Amino acid sequence: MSAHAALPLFGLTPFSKLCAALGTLLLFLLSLLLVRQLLKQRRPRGFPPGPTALPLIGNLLSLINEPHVLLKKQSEIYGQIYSLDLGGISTIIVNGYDAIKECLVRQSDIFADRPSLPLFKKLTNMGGLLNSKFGRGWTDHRKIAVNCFRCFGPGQKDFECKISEECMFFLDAIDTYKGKPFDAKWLVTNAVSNITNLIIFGERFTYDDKEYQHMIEIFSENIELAASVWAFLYNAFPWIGILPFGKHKRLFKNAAEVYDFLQKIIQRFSQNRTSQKPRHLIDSYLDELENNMNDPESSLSTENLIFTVGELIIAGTETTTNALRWAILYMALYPNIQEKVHQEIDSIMGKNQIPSLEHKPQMPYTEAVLHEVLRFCNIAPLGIFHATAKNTIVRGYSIPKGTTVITNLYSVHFDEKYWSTPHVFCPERFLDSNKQFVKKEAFVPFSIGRRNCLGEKLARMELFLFFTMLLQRFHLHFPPGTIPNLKPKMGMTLQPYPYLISVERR
Ligand code: HEM
Repeated sequence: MSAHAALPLFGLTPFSKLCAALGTLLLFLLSLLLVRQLLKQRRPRGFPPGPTALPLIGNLLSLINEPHVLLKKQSEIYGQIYSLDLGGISTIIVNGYDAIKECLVRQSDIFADRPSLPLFKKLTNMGGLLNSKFGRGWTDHRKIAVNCFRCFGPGQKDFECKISEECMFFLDAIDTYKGKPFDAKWLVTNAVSNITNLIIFGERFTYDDKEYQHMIEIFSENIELAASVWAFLYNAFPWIGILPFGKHKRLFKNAAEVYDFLQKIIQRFSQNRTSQKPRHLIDSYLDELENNMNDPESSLSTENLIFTVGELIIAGTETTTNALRWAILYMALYPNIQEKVHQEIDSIMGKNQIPSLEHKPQMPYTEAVLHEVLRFCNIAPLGIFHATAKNTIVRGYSIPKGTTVITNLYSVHFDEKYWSTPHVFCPERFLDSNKQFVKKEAFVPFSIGRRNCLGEKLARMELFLFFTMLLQRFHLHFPPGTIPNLKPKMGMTLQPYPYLISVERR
């Protein structure tokens, strides 16, 4: 032992003593944090079993690469309902149609909460609509949105014409490529988000509106970042927020920029408003805000209006856009399926009649293709995270209030009990022996239960009209010698990797 190391504490200078004391204190605090973290990681009594958790990070690694696939595989070992520790956040994973129905439908109120994870708290303070805790805040916001969808959206007769008008802008923009290969991503994104914009702002944005485009781009980037390792690390260890690096930094920067932009356009679209004579969702929200001014329990606020508008734009854009991009990709990949859709379109509305929702019941094959795209491509494979609003029991397991619940919707669409050869893209599975369309129980792309997708009807309208109008006018194929990557790009939603498509007028 060196003479220096052997020095007893009383031989040190006052400065060295202070350093030693601070070091000891730091070590003590770190040990306390470690013990606290390890205690948080203990599985509650009666909780479902699950894979062994590592110290500190628990099972966070399960969520890194194609988590929906791994979570389904794990359910084959631990059962349809099992648990994971996401770095001190106790979580249950629910797999397969039967188990998801048991939770989201049979115990709909109990499973209708959202988890108060640090990321969501920082982004929306658990307000707005999509991330809102289950209670008055959620009811107020959902009611306003549902009413607006009725008054300014799919509930209105002329809304279908407005979607068709947007489709025309979309098709004309595609025509400008004159058969040259292009990536359809931003055109589809713009066209689809404009449908939601009609409800929110009463207006569409032109495809060359750079400011709006930039907002959608960084918002969409956040959907990817929100499912990144950094986001999960931030949820487990929010103190990493002080680090000068990490993808969560970019996520917060993007969110701040988006909210700033939304605040400005909300102000612009609420100008010249007449109280109680709403023209769009923003006016309706401000009317309700006025009506509830003296209610101390009201959750309505200008801040929650910004969150709600942002959530509706992104929930409506990212999902439907990805579904259409997958549909285009699979039509080019399977020309025989595309050909059958072409034949059905030609026989029902010919080359000139504008496709309308009235045609839908006569077009079982097209319906089957769109359903198969939603089943096979799993746009939101893990839905949106839920949480339990109360202590409960499912399949004999005790699930405490506040447990995070991940519903693996992908596992439902690949559940062998309900689907034969689920790994094959086969629209015919949605047709009966008379080639008529049949609904399938285990088809849940929009989720089920109290928090089910608010935009389901709108999304179905958009998918049908955009898809039929696109295929009525064009033949789709990949540029010669190219086959795109069929693996999905990971995020909260699954999207195709960028790919080029060529279109020719039919
Ligand atoms: C193909 C298109 C779409 C798919 C696959 C889809 C899927 C989903 C899924 C899986 C959820 C989670 C439900 C849950 O928590 O259990 C959800 C929620 C939601 N979706 Fe969609 N969605 C689509 C289109 C839309 C559109 C067009 C809008 C509106 C413009 C929209 C608005 C919402 C909202 C607001 C929620 C949150 C509901 C709540 O928390 O009460 N979605 N969607």
